[in-house]
Amino acid sequence: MYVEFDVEKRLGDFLLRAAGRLEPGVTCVVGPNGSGKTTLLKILAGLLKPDGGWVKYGGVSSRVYVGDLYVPPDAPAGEVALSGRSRFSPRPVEREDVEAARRYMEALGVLRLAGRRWSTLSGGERQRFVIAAALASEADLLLLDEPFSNLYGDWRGRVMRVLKSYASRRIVVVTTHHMDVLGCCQWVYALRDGAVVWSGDASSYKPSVETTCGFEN
Ligand SMILES: Nc1ncnc2c1ncn2[C@@H]1O[C@H](COP(=O)(O)OP(=O)(O)OP(=O)(O)O)[C@@H](O)[C@H]1O
Repeated sequence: MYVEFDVEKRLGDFLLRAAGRLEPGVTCVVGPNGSGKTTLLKILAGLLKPDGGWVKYGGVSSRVYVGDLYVPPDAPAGEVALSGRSRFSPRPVEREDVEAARRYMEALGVLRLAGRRWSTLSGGERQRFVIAAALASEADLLLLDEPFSNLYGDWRGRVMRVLKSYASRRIVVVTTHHMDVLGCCQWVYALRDGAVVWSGDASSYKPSVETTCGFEN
């Protein structure tokens, strides 16, 4: 399974030009605000059409992009995780859907909160439900836009380990401003002003490049 791309997209004054190859495992896309991370993920998800170039999906039969997710305040949190099955593939809910949602809620430590109303959860708890929904889709290509923005301390590492396990047979791409996350991913694409300024194995990603790519602690 792989994704190859060589794309160009203009949005107003901004121009994205990016090429690369994704394989099973977790790839982090890093870069300062406005460098083109979301634009690239949406192109790979098929939500945004490039002006030029191509994306080739080898053996990828399902693609899911998860960014901001609106949830009605009264919705039970467990339904949000379950929506990862129905939202991306509309059909009646079956037992295996419920089991998948439960499995990922458990892995992310939020199963005990499944009966709570959305409005009563903390930002980090909501974010873990949204990630559980994304994982429950079991998409071959999972594109997560800033999944760590509300997660602190150990939780970023714990969520990364769950993503890594999911990605043993699937392709996961995450955008992040958190440098500590890179220790758990396999590949890095660093963007700046719409261009890929570095790509390769995460273990050889140099701190001198990191400090210029908008990281937070
Ligand atoms: N529809 C649009 N029209 C004009 N410019 C746009 C449009 N959509 C995005 N842009 C611009 O494209 C650039 C890249 O945006 P993008 O959301 O991909 O960046 P990003 O790296 O994900 O940023 P952030 O870290 O802030 O989320 C930004 O300068 C943004 O203002």
